[in-house]
Amino acid sequence: MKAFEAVQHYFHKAAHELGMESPMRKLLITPERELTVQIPLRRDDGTLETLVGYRVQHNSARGPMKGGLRYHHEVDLDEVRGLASLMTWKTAVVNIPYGGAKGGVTVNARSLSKNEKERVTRKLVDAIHQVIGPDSDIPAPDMGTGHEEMAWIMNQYAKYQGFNPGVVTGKPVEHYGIPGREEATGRGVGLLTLKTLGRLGRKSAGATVALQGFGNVGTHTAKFLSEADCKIVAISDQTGAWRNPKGIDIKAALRHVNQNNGQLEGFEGGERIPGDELLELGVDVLIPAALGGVINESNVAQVKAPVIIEAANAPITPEADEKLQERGVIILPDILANAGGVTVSYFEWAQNRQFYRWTLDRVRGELDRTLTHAFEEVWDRSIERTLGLRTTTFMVGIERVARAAELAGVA
Ligand SMILES: NC(=O)c1ccc[n+]([C@@H]2O[C@H](COP(=O)([O-])OP(=O)(O)OC[C@H]3O[C@@H](n4cnc5c(N)ncnc54)[C@H](O)[C@@H]3O)[C@@H](O)[C@H]2O)c1
Repeated sequence: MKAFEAVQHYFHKAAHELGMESPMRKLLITPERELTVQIPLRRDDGTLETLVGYRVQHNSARGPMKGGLRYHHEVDLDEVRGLASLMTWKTAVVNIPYGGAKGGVTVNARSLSKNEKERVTRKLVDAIHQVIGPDSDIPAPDMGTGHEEMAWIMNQYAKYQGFNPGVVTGKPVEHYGIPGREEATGRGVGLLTLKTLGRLGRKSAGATVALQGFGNVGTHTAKFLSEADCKIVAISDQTGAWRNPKGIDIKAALRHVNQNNGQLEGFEGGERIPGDELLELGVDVLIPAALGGVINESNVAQVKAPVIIEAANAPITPEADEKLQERGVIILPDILANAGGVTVSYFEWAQNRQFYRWTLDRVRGELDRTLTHAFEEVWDRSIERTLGLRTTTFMVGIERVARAAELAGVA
């Protein structure tokens, strides 16, 4: 199944449980606007390349549309469409006043120098500045982009529409950003892992965890869980995977990546294992925090963890999800598990609009409160309706978007 088809699959399952009729389903699943743009890139060596960029605005019933901007060689319109619709349900699940969008440029981010990245980003804004804005569509970082790109977007947008830092989130903290944005997704994943274990009556102290991906989300998840006394027995990134049954020293792993260009290569705190094996370890909790589709029909039979927390977007294919559900595996879905990032993006946007500075304590406190509330609502409803967590989470999101569309007279 392709990305958008997979989200539709989950959408229809939840819409069925809600008893939603097909005209309303059609309205909610159809993106409001899709833009494909040409991005001419003059490489540092003087050669000309033409890239393609996308912005999909999926739904604005609940407010300005919100979603990241991905620079990756596999980006295509279908993937962006799927991720945009996930944002609609994600913002609704945590009940922040946004709709959903997503953007991307098909390019290998690692092949771009800093100057080339800046030129690509400014050209993209030249092409989409009329449809983004603090009241319409607010981009943010995703794979291949970070706070530098967000600062360039703010600056380029100002040339057309005037100064307005709320046009984009994930900016540098000292340049209209917010403390705690960088850690937010990983902190949320860690917090909701503890809540899940708590609801299952399992102790978090000493619980064994395998974590795939050691970038922004993976490192902050690892930090949070190791501080909560979980035992992280395996970690990985694109350079390899490491296992230590006694527990990986996370502080040492963080020091290693900080001194090694963000990579685990050369880490000596565990035995090196094949990357695929990490997903198949007999641990209490498995956390995929890297790529989509890593648990699929080819390896689902070997996955042993009774609890999976989806830190990455769409790490489990619908076919594998079906098999895991049959086996009673507890899966906390991406649109809840990794919603910490967009929640703190919302705080950043609110801060920008007030020209007021939030403290880290306030950001953490409000993040924890927002995610806890969403988690408790989903969990209680899932028990009440004896439905899986993913279907229940989609139901909560879909219901809110449908209600907003009705109240606004869209439907
Ligand atoms: N950053 C956020 O705020 C945020 C929010 C919501 C969802 N997500 C999702 O979380 C996931 C990770 O995002 P990120 O921001 O941490 O990205 P990142 O680029 O900072 O880190 C990605 C990590 O995955 C690793 N990786 C790549 N290929 C791998 C492989 N084959 N095996 C193991 N590891 C591999 C990379 O080496 C890196 O450590 C993505 O799916 C992203 O869409 C991120």
